[in-house]
Amino acid sequence: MARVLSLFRAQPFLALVGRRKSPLCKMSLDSRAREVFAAAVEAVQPDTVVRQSIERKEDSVIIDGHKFTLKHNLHLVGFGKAVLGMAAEAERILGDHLVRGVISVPHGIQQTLQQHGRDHLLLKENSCIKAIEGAKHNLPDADAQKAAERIKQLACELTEKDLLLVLISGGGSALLPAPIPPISLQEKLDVTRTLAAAGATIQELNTVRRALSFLKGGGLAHYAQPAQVIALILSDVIGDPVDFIASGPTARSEVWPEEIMSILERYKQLNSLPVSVKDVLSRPSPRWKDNNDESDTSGHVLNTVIGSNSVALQAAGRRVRELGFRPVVLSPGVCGDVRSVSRLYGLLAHFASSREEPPPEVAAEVLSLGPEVGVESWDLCRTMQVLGEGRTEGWGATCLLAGGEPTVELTGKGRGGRNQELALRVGLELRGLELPPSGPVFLSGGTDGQDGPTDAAGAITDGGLFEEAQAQGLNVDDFLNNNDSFTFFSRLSSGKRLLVPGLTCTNVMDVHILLIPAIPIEIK
Ligand SMILES: Nc1ncnc2c1ncn2[C@@H]1O[C@H](COP(=O)(O)OP(=O)(O)OP(=O)(O)O)[C@@H](O)[C@H]1O
Ligand SMILES: O=C(O)[C@H](O)CO
Repeated sequence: MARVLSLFRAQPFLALVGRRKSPLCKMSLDSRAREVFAAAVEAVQPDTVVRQSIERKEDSVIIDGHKFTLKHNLHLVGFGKAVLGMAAEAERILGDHLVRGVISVPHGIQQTLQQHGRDHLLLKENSCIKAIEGAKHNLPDADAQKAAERIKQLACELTEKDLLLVLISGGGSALLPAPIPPISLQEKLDVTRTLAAAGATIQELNTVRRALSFLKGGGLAHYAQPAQVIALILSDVIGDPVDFIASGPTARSEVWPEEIMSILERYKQLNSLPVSVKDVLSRPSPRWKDNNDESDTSGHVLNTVIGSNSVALQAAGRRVRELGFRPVVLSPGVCGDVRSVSRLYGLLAHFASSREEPPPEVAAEVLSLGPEVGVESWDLCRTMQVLGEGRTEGWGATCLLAGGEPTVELTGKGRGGRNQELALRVGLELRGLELPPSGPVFLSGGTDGQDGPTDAAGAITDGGLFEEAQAQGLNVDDFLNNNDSFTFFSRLSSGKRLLVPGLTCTNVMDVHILLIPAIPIEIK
């Protein structure tokens, strides 16, 4: 009869881990997952990413390998959820050459940062940067429009001797509204809000926004001419496309009215389109009157991505190693419906943790899900190879890392977010895996600390979730059908599976962490 010993296959990686066994062994998988998430978020803090991207050398600054001379000629603008902390750090490093600045930041952010003791992300008292708060609930409003006007004015006043430092992060589109007349702010808001509610992707949404705005799609860089523009960008879009992040104010993009019309048609918006929008779209493209500039191709613009989901995943990988797991990064671009994404993680967990070679259907299904979840076959094969080797050669504990922004089809009226719904669904997928009760464990969290309209960033689950819920009289299907994942996790075991890091002051989309413990071997 087979005797299952709680031994793990002997191999070099575990031997290494074994040397610092005691503190790690005491940590639960749940705590380790939380630590990995914290490391991911820490790596993309606004002050950290700015500090790492700016090299100050006396009266010059080197950014992305380019050297710029400082002669009290530096001006600063910014817009986005992480921009306050980015501006504070930029002023610490370059403040002696800074003439003035205007940033557009979320409503209430300064007070919230003060309350959370995060003073290092606030501007100093005598700062020459003016922070304007606006875009309540992430929607463009009159305050954000006022900030956009001040930013445009600052850009227009620059000369060829000036340097314009532009700080950009997610949420920048709503914080920089400059509708082209006769479009009103309300009309622009209505168009984008209805498109978003109809399920338009961020690329579709920002393609439309670029066509209706003075500053988006390279507009800001255009107004800043002939000054040198340096944009530091914290990416919250899959693939880090600088022309889509915050609608690309420093990345020139053409406007093709046919493309806009086809997006509006796809989401059935053509008939309800305001006359003003039709008017702007019917004008000849490109839209700037003196169109003899080449914006970012002429060399006066440097766009550089200084933080992204990949950076967060790399840091997570380092922490994973310290915690005794072998990291494997699947992709920073996971998207698609949470149902498909949860199925993928369930299959990969199954693949990694079965004692026998998994049937070929498992790998086939993993590969078939690739196009739905935005992951290349190559990345799926590479990941399965690592997980398979881990299983057959006994490397022990593995941690699958991924990031991106899956979507939820909202059919119910409950409270939740895509991370909590994903975690709930993965918990169901992990049910019944032949592993010790301690694993695998899955965490999904939004790096901005807020998952949908809830106070949590995400949640942590494992294969015991269903039974735990059942024992507490919670019907998982009812909560899922009502998109009520936050209520579910709040009620389950007094909310102990919720991930509530509070305000993180950054945003590089979501992070997914699947911790797979070592498989106990059977000795006959
Ligand atoms: N009850 C719910 N259950 C599941 N998901 C929800 C629910 N309510 C909203 N969502 C999802 O939450 C998302 C919006 O949340 P959130 O504000 O975290 O988005 P975001 O894309 O991270 O925003 P930003 O990029 O501006 O920070 C939408 O994709 C929406 O489908
Ligand atoms: O502001 C925006 O457009 C989104 O956050 C994507 O960058």
